[in-house]
Amino acid sequence: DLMADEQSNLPKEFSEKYLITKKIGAGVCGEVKLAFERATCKKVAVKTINKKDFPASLGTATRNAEREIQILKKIDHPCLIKTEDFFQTDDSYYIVLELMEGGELFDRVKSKNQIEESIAKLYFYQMLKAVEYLHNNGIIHRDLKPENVLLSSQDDICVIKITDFNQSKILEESALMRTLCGTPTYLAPEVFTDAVTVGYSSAVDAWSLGVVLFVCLAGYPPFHPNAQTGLSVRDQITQGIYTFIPSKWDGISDDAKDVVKRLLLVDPNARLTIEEALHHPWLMDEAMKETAECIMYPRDSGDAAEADAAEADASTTKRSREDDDDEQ
Ligand SMILES: CC(C)(C)NC(=O)Nc1ccc2nccnc2c1
Repeated sequence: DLMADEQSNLPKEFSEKYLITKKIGAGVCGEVKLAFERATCKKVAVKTINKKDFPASLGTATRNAEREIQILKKIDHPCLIKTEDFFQTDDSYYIVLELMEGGELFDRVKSKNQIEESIAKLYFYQMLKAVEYLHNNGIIHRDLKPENVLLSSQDDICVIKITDFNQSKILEESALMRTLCGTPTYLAPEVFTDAVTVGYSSAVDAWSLGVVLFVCLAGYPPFHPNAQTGLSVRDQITQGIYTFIPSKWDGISDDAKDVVKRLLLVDPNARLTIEEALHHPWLMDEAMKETAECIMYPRDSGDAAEADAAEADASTTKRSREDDDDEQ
């Protein structure tokens, strides 16, 4: 039967520990299945990345997936998916993740058409905190989209977690960074100017969150093929051309629209940073933040201390990075 032969071609040590059941998601680089940890009957998600799907760039695929694993093991935040286990065979990777029973934000938006503004704000705040943590740890996600945002339950009020780090880029210490730290006596001007414009910056994640917020609030994407502009999606994006369709946006606050406008700015230097977005009037909502902190850091029984430790750790990580910057 389907499940039996499915179970058969898994690595033995994996099969001994987990029982795979049904498919619950499909990503660009593999699929996600529901599984049970045999010892505890706990439900988990198993993401399989098959190496053979990248015949041409096998090398980079391996490096990407290995980089993803290295990234996944390092991060620890309530709104970033956690890796529970990892296996590999010569043709696949098996990443065991905590199960997010609410599925993808993408499907939630599709089923609800538009997400109620206060709920969209709760989700958006959690995404900002998650991406703030990534940036404070020198990680740029680079592929934020509703398919990569998962919900912890079927309830509206729930924790969201960002997944899919295979496009993340850990900012390695580059020769350029070392150059920019030394005395610039003999440095040509373009080393400073070209340096700043080249490569990705964390602003790309802010743009993507602006698109995700737009989709949650309005139920349609700002940049899409049949927009009434006659422009390609690429041109709509590079020119920052999108429409607030009145029938969809009339019931939505001006503050919410303002956040979207300031994130969907073509000039990355003019765009809101994650920090600035967290301080925008729309997010100055104590009730929402209290709810968010409560579901992100549940204080039930023993793990209250653990939650405090996690919080303290997150802030020390931030402080240590600031200290580093001060030193330079
Ligand atoms: C709720 C339902 C419809 C069964 N979907 C679901 O659990 N989807 C997913 C999809 C991808 C996941 N990736 C990691 C963790 N949980 C996940 C859950």
